[in-house]
Amino acid sequence: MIQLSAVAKRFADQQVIAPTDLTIERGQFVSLVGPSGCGKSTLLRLIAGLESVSSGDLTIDEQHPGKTQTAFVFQDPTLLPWRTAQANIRLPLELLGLADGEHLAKIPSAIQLVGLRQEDAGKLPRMLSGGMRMRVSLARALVTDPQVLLLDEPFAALDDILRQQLNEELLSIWKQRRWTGVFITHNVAEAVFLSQRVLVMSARPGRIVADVPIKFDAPRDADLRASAEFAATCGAISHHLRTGAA
Ligand SMILES: Nc1ncnc2c1ncn2[C@@H]1O[C@H](COP(=O)(O)OP(=O)(O)OP(=O)(O)O)[C@@H](O)[C@H]1O
Repeated sequence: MIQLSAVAKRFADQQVIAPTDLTIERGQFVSLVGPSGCGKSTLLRLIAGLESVSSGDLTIDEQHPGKTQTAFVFQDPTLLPWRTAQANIRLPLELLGLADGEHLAKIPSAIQLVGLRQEDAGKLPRMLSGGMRMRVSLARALVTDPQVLLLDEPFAALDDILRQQLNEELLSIWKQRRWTGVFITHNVAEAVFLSQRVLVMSARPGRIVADVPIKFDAPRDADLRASAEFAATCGAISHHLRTGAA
């Protein structure tokens, strides 16, 4: 469980996040939407333990961030260009000192989980398409079996059809692995499709102005995206975004 109690963040004299209370249950998939510069990435970096809170208290399973196995996926796949896809996926295990037989055996299942073909796993990043590079980035995050997966606009640079396909695959991976997910996006439909909850942030200093439960049952597929209920939910969140950004 990720718990924020009156968490605030400032950089020098700039208040970026206003005091915020938030609880994300273990295994829940939550999306964060809000105007540009409102502090979404900063909030994710606080949860990852990459930045420290200015005031308030933030814990993951009652421990300080950084103690929990957390993985990050960015919009830029940030792969090492001289390593093959498979060697990139292996990297976090090496960094954690877990490059032993038991842990290395997780690499093929991570590759399969994200839909990469074994022959592509042997290629260098420059030989892969943008979508395949993002799959490698996801596999690299998943190979450590994270309890918390933080995703910062991972699909923003991809075309719409590929983005929808990766949304469906990400949801299927989440159903299998059930990490706690926090996903940043500017795309309301993507947030609604993926999440059990959408949090809407206000303009800076960011605070949560709406917490919208998303109750669509499985399967979440193309039919759901075309439904009136889906459109109505997206409309309600867009309304919160417009009024919260004002
Ligand atoms: N390390 C830092 N030092 C100083 N200011 C920072 C730092 N990191 C972020 N900021 C500032 O905090 C504010 C919020 O940035 P953040 O990246 O969290 O916003 P965001 O909501 O993710 O934006 P976007 O949607 O455009 O990606 C911005 O004004 C940014 O310049």
